[in-house]
Order: sequence, then C-alpha cells, then structure tokens
Amino acid sequence: MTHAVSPAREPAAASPSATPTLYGGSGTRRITIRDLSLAKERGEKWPMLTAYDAMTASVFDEAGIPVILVGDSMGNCHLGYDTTVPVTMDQMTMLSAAVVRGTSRALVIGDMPFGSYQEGAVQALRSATRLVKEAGVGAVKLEGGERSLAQTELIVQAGIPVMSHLGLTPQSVNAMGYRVQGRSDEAAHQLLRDAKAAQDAGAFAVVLELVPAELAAEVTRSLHIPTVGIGAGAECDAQVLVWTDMMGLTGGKMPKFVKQYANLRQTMNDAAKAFAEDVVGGAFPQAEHAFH
Ligand SMILES: Nc1nc(=O)c2c([nH]1)NC[C@@H]1CN(c3ccc(C(=O)N[C@@H](CCC(=O)O)C(=O)O)cc3)CN21
Ligand SMILES: CC(C)C(=O)C(=O)O
Repeated sequence: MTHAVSPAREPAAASPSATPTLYGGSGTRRITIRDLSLAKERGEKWPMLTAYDAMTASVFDEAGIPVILVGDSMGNCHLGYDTTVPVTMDQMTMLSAAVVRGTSRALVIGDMPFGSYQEGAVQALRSATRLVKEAGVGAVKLEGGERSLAQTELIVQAGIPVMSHLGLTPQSVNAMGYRVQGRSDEAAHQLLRDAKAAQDAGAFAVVLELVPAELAAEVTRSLHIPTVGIGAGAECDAQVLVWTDMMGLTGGKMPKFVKQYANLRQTMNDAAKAFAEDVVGGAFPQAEHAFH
C-alpha cells in the first residue's frame, strides 16, 4: 500500500480543529455512517444526490457530494419506465456497481427495488447482501418503517447499514399515488411511529419524502439519526434530489420541491443540433480531427 498523505500530517487530521466536514472537508477516505451520525451531533447539514452511472457519480464525487444514492428512480430517470415498480435487482446491482467504480469518497447507498424485500426478512437480507458483495455499496435503502421492521433488523444485524424511506414511498404508487403524506393527525402520528421504529430497528438515517415541513421538523428533532428530506422542508438534517431533476435533464413538469440548478436538457439539445449542422454542412471534421 502506498500512502498519498505523509505521516507528518496524520496527527493534525486527528486533532479536534481538523474535524472533517462532510461537504467542503479535505478527507479522501470513504464517508461512513459514523461520519453522518457525528454531523447530526454538530448540527451540520449535508447534501445527497442520486446517480445511476459511473461518469455522473464521478462528477458528484469530485464536487464533494458526500452521499450518493443509486435510487430506484433509475426506473424513471435512466431506464424509461413510468414508475420505480419494474426495477429489478439485476438492474440495481449493475448500476450500483458502476456508481461505486466511479467514486472514491462518497458513501454509496443502493436502493432495494420493489419485490426484493417485501417477502420477508430473509429475502431482504439476501438482496442486501447481493448489493454489498456484487456492487460494493456501503449501505442499502428500503421503504417502510413499522412494515419493514423485521427486514431492517435482520439486515442491520448482518452488518449492513440501512437507510429507511418514509412518507411518500414510490414503490406503493399503485396504492397511494404521488400525494403529500402525513397531513391528518392519524397519518402524522403513524409517520412518527414509523420513524421511531426505523431508528429502533437500527437504521442509520431516514428519508422523508413529500411530508409537511412542520411534521418533518418534528421527526428530525425526535430522532438521534439524521433525516434526509425531499419535499420535506428546511429542517431536515440533509436534503436529497434526483440528479436529472436538479440538473434540468428529466424534462416534463417537475414536482414543486425540485430546484433546478442547470438546464442540461437545453445544453445537450443545443450541442446535438450544432453537431448535426456541422456534419450536414461539412464543417466537421476539420483537418485537425483527421489522420493523414
Ligand atoms: N424524476 C423523478 N424525480 C423524483 O423525485 C422521483 C421520481 N422520479 N420517481 C420516484 C419518485 C416519485 N416522486 C414524485 C413524483 C411526483 C410528485 C408530484 O407530482 N407531487 C406533487 C404534489 C402533490 C400534492 O400536493 O399532494 C407536486 O406538485 O410536487 C412527487 C414525487 C419522487 N420520486
Ligand atoms: C428520491 C430518492 C429519495 C429515491 O428514493 C430515489 O431516487 O429512488
């Protein structure tokens, strides 16, 4: 093994003043769930993005995004399906492996696709184990609090970190649609019970999707593990967006919670047309692009 960092720098890295921050820190080793836990203690917020391929993941890793989710939103955003429901373990394993290969610092979380854990704890552990062994992910995510309690417990006991996903759970789209969750008193209490159940089962973090901001804030205050919001207001410990949405690549009407940071769809359309016009008009290739 070769060490890029000289031994003289190691004591400094261990001193309190050099506490690594999740975003903007200088560390180069992989982020761990312990780093996320310490960030909550410090009150430090962190960003998470999805990725479905090695190149995109390497861009986010280089930009310092500490946590990358290989979401089953790959169904919509990478594979052309209408929902996340058709996504398979083979697809999830292949694209998670690509994201792991494209990164060196980010914690990579592999989503458990619909049908890969609903049968019970043993099936869930088998699926999670496959994502760890074949793709090399550092953690997995699954939907449901109380209803996925046995699955979460067994996977965590096996030594695989679990992120729980509550509120709008897209794998249940056929039962619940894409509506804001937890609006009634009863639903709000259920969400709090689900969050506590996930924490008690050993989950290291909880995604809160499409939940009223006040309720997400209450969940965030009542848990010692971090909450990751998407359409859940500003009080969550972390925020996640689907990368093709926030980069303006997805196209179509965006959910209200999306902020667009780029317009890749326009950029790529312009570039494709410029290339086409050059080819049709004979402006590409020039001599410098050819071999003689
Ligand atoms: N491209 C993409 N982005 C996502 O965020 C995403 C996916 N795909 N696929 C899986 C789920 C599905 N998601 C969705 C899909 C639609 C809405 C939506 O239309 N929401 C309405 C709110 C409706 C209400 O008020 O109850 C909105 O206007 O935001 C929200 C989340 C989030 N996830
Ligand atoms: C939106 C995030 C949380 C997700 O579950 C996904 O990308 O599949």
